Amino acid sequence: MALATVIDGKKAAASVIEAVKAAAAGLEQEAGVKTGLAVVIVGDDPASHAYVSSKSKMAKECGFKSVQHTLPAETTQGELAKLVASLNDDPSIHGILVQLPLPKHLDSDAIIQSIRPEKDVDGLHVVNAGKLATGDLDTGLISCTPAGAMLLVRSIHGEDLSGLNAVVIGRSNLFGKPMAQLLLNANATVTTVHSRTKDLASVARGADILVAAVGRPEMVKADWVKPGATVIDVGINRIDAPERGEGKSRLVGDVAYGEASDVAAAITPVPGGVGPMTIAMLMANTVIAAHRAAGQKPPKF
Ligand SMILES: Nc1nc2c(c(=O)[nH]1)N[C@@H](CN(C=O)c1ccc(C(=O)N[C@@H](CCC(=O)O)C(=O)O)cc1)CN2
Repeated sequence: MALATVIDGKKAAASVIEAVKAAAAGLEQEAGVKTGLAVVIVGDDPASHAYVSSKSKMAKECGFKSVQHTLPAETTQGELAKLVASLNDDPSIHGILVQLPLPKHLDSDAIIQSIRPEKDVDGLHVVNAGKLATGDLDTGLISCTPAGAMLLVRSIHGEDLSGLNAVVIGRSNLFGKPMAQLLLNANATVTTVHSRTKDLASVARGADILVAAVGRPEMVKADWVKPGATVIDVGINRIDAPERGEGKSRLVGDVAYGEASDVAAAITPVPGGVGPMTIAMLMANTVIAAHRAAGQKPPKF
């Protein structure tokens, strides 16, 4: 019997969006500044196109100026760099997001690092990564998925994680590293584990807060979870689901949700957990960037 509280990411994301709408309207009323987000996509990947349309649509719903640049797969590094440079110089654009992954012939890192840090609403620029690493949460922009996952952690444990052990499975620049730093900034005792860690399961079992971001469907089993732990599942894996009919698939996380929710006290589902927070935190970062550009105190999320 499942005992765990299901952490509802859709509900949490909706309340972030309400706060973003209010902040954007306030900025427009008080400073005459309309928040602007530019989203750039290169190539034909269907999942990326779906994410980008959701981002552009959500930006409009938040009352932003929303601009989408859709470039063909053959776009050159120079053409993409030129577009980013023009967006950097456009005062009506406060946030620039380049959807990842880019086609293989493009150097993603060079493109990300060419975005002005104050417009890097994905929080991936080294300046923003460095600010997070040094605990400067007030002037940088934090990567959206870890920021969203952290908000879900806070909904269970509050602001101060003193005395709690957190284990992050995964060490990517996009998620694992910033997530570990956010947990550390909130006073958790943090361990990062990865594919080269000896006996992952036993380290995971020590976690009061277990965060899984490995990209391996249902790798984290019930016996990896400490009874009463909070489990945050960042994985989004599409697997075959022949039980739903021929050629059908379904989404699962990195955690074996059914069995883990018999042991955990709180757990995020997939879909409907961390995923929806990514887009909500992108809107939050954009309205924060717009406030800073206008010399106004940004909202806190
Ligand atoms: N520039 C970026 N590129 C990518 C990022 C990113 O944060 N910045 N993250 C991912 C994709 N992504 C947003 O871009 C994203 C992924 C998943 C979701 C989401 O809401 N997932 C749902 C399930 C959706 C489905 O049914 O397929 C969920 O988990 O409930 C939102 C955004 C890679 N690229």
